[in-house]
Amino acid sequence: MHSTTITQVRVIDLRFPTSRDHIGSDAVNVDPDYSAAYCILETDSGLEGHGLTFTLGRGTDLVVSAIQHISTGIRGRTLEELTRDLNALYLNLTGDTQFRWLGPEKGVIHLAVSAVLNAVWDLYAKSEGKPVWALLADMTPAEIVRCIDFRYISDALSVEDAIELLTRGKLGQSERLAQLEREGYPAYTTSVGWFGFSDDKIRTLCQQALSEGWTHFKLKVGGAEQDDLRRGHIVREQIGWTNKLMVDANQRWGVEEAIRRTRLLAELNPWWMEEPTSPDDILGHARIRQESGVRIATGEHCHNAVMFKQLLQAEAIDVCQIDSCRVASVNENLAILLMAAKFGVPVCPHAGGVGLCEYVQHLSVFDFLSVSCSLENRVIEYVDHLHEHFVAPVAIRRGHYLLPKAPGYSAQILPASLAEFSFPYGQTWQASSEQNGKVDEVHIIHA
Ligand SMILES: C[C@H](O)[C@@H](O)[C@@H](O)[C@H](O)C(=O)O
Ligand SMILES: [Mg+2]
Repeated sequence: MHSTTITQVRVIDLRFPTSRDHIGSDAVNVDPDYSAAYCILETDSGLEGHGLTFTLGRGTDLVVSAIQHISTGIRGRTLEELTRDLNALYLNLTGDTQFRWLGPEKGVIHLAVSAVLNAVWDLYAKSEGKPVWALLADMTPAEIVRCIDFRYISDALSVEDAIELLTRGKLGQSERLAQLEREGYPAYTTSVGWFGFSDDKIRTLCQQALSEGWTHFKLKVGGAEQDDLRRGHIVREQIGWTNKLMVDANQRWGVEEAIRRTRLLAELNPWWMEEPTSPDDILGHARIRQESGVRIATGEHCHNAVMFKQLLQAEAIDVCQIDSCRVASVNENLAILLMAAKFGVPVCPHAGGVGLCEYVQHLSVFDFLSVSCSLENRVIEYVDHLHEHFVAPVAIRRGHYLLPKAPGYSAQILPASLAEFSFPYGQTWQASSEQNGKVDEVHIIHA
């Protein structure tokens, strides 16, 4: 690797007006404008590292501001220096002596750290000429564990456990890679069942998705009981009972209500119930799992590796939904992948939000090649929006992600899209009457 110094960090508030068509809507997030707090690491070698964290509309402003502060930690530093000890970098960015008070390792600051670290991983992989999954799969077990902060998780996963899992993961790796080259990585679609879609639209989208080869479908629930069941039966009528249906309540209920509603929804034979209650309620998830008899999934709002550790220790989840931006990038997700493998829980990443599909494919491919080494009960989420804005968008074939080949972490957005959707000066927002930053437009959802 020849020397590369980060000379400047550009930060962009990027917002897509997806809420206009109810795309991305759920029982809690009724008007999501899929957005990204986006950063570009400019270097003296001409290479650029692009990173983002997924946000919704107004929230982007806060994360952009946090990235501006956090990125001072990498300006002027060389890539070699940063990647020599990736855990030190993680600790440095998450451990700022005054910003840490705002987390620690959660919330706006953590989202900002994620965007910056995602950009570093992108730059690192580009400088090595490899996609991130290959960069990781080519590392030795010792190199992987050096990216991880074991401080708060070693009671559940020791360095030795991780080395053992990763050493085992080297066996048969080339066969697994050949399998992914041939077949791709299995996926599911959420595009058929957003909360704001009409019955007719759900019907039509299910038919279309079936014709494209999808076998796993997710439906948003958390509305009135009879509406959830009616919509669920519409999906079942279209997809039949052999294909898989998942339901997602996006944290809508308290624990007891979640148990009751999950039992009712059991008549749809859901493959999992996602986010039935507060994402912070570990014991609540364990109880819902016990008392509903339905497989429980969560993780898209799980702050950090410590919470995943406890969800696993408490036997609260059947499906571990890592998120490429909620926790601090690849570093923290490596810890979560290894813990999930140790506890025998399949990882099915949360995706869909802008850039998330592009990111998580790398993490799942690495999981299959080097950690869990299994595809059983594993699917990556897919949503068919906004991919046209990416330089190297995901490729899907018959419900599978095809192996990404371009060097980097795949979330680089085209310059024209950065210009058009930047907020508030991009053409899309200038032409719009929506003033998405005004306080009197803040919507509060009442239970
Ligand atoms: C606001 C977002 O679209 C969420 O509804 C979405 O991430 C969702 O929870 C999902 O699982 O895809
Ligand atoms: Mg969800």
